[in-house]
Amino acid sequence: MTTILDKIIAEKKKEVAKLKETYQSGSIQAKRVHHSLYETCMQSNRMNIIAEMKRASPSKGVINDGVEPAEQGALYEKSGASAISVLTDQPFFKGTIEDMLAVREVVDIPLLNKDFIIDEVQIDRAYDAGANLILLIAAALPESRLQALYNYATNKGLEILFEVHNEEELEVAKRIGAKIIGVNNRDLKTFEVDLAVTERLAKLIDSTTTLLVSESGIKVKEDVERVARAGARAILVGETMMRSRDVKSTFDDLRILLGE
Ligand SMILES: O=C(O)c1ccccc1NCC(=O)[C@H](O)[C@H](O)COP(=O)(O)O
Repeated sequence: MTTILDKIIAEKKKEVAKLKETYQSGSIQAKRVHHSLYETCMQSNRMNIIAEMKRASPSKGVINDGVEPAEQGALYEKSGASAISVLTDQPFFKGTIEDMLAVREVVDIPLLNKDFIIDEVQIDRAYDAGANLILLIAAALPESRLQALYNYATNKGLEILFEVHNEEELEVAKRIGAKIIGVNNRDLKTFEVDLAVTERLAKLIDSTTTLLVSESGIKVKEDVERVARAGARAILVGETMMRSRDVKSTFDDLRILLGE
C-alpha cells in the first residue's frame, strides 16, 4: 500500500533533483541567529512551545491559507514561543522557502525548517534561509542516509529534530546520537493521532540528556499536562496555533510550569 509519506517522498525526490540543478549554496543569505533550542528547552521551567506555520496539511486540508508569515511569526515570538517551525513543502502543505525568509527577518528565536529532508542541498538551503534546526524523519530514509544527513547538518552548526513514531525508529535515533527527539503522535501512514505514543516512547528516553519534543495533536492544557508528565519539555503545535483567534492566550494556556 502506498502511504502519504511514500507520496510525499516521491514528490520530494523530483523537487530535489531540480533544486540540485538550480540551487547554489550561499545564494540566499538570511540573518543568522545563534541560539540553541536544546539549551533553551533544557534550562526552562516552562513547557517550550515550537509554534508552527502550517497553511494546510494532508490530513486536514486547508487550515489557514490567508496567514501572513512575518506577522504570525512575530506574534509567536511575542507570545512566548521557544522556536518557530516553518513548513516549506509546497505540494502538500502550501509552504515555501520564502515563508522562512519572511519569518527570519522579523524574529530572533530559533527556526526549524520543517520539510522532508532527503538530500544535503535542502540542508544548505535551510541554513542559508536562516534555519537553526532541520527535521529528519526516521520513517523517511534508511539509517545510513539519516546518519549522513545528521552529520552534515551538525557540521554546519545546525541542530536536528529527529522524528520517530515507534520503538524501532527510536533505536535508530539513539544509534545516530540524536539529542533532540521528536515523538510524533500522528501516524504518518494512517493519520491517527494518539498522545499515548509520547507516553509509551518517553519511558525509553533519558530525559536528563535528551530533549523530548511531543509533536502533533496538542490542543488544550490537559494534553500538555499529559505529555509533560511523560517527560516532554517541548511541544510542537501546528493546527491549534494556526486556527487560534487569540494566539497569546493559547500560549498562556499551553505554556504550563514544568514539574508541577
Ligand atoms: O499534519 C499532517 O497531516 C501530516 C501528514 C503527513 C506528514 C506530516 C504531517 N504533519 C507534519 C507534522 O508533524 C505536524 O505539522 C506537526 O507535528 C504539528 O501537528 P499539529 O499540531 O497536529 O498540526
